[in-house]
Amino acid sequence: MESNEQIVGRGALKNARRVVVKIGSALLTNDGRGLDEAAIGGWVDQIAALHRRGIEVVLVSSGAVAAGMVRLGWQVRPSAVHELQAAAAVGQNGLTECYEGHFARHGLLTAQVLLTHDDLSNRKRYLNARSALRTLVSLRVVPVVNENDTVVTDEIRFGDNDTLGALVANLLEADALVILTDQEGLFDADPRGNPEARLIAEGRADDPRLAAVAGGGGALGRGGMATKVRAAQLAARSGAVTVIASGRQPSVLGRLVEGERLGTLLMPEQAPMAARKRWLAGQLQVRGSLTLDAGAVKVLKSSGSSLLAVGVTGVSGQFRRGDMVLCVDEQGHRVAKGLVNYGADEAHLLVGKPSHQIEAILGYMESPELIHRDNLVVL
Ligand SMILES: Nc1ncnc2c1ncn2[C@@H]1O[C@H](COP(=O)(O)OP(=O)(O)O)[C@@H](O)[C@H]1O
Ligand SMILES: N[C@@H](CCC(=O)OP(=O)(O)O)C(=O)O
Repeated sequence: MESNEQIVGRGALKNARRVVVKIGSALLTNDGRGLDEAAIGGWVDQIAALHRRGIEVVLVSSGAVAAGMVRLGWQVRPSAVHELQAAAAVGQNGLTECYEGHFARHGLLTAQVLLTHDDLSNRKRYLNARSALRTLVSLRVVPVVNENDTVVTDEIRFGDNDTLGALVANLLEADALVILTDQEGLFDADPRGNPEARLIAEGRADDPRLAAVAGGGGALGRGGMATKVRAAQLAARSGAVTVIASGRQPSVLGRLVEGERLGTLLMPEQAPMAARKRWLAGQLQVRGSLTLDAGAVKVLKSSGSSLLAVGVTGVSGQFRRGDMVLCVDEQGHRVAKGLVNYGADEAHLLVGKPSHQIEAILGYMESPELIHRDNLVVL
């Protein structure tokens, strides 16, 4: 049997069912000469191979600004926000076109998903983004995510795509975040100025010594290793392992999911589910409560099921979709808490109703369950 340490470590990659792959500007942009289309074709082949193994992949790709600069004939990356926005708008087209063409060779559809900080910090938009991405992956489409650079300003942007990659990994409860860059991984000093620097093969995402050795980015990338280490810490919050590896290693993605010791592996402190549940359990603010019948209490406790409206007998409080609510039994004892998929008004209408009636009652259906089991923690 695998030990807990192995499951959380390279074993987590071997067992991964859902992976977020981030490809950075430093790799994509062919030393500043626009998109490296041949290299992109190679990564697409690798992602398609993961897909054939049944692994769901969400791609976070940088490169819009760099591609736009080339199309516009600009030699130097602009610093004015409106020029960056314009370059991103032009370049994002090229990026989408390039991925679409390469994935089509494998009979795979892609979807362009442009997100802003607001989309992920606002609960409602967060849940909407999550439903859309979940639906896309369940349709076997490869979402290609980037920051919506055209509408963000400096104060509200992620800036680097490492952070965005980690938040997407959180959003989808991915098993792993793979950050492909122009270095073999995280070294104990920036290899640009330290030829003696050694690769760190493994570490804990929250180890403060890692942040201390992680420096800034090169001319093309935005965040360097500093944002990659921080991204690993963020990804660990939902239990994902992070690997920082070179996109130039042949078959890097396939080799990683085979468990090969490549790049730097940054592990969460806990096994994936435990960390996620810990995060949920740590959320203090509860906006309302749902009263469950005895049958619902039993399935929640014994089989870790999702909560369906049919097992709910009462609703109290003024909560909105995405808020944390408490689940109590008919005697008022605390049973569980979780993030609810419907607001209080809708939940009142759904009390005791089977999921197949949700659409008829509300006119739409966000999700068949009131609280998805991934967002539920039994107390
Ligand atoms: N400790 C370190 N180990 C490896 N690379 C580092 C380290 N500190 C800083 N770097 C720099 O980080 C760069 C990668 O980050 P970045 O340029 O932002 O790329 P990307 O666009 O792929 O995100 C490397 O080229 C490297 O020079
Ligand atoms: N959103 C930007 C990418 C930001 C960026 O370069 O990030 P990173 O790849 O982390 O260095 C773009 O598409 O140009």
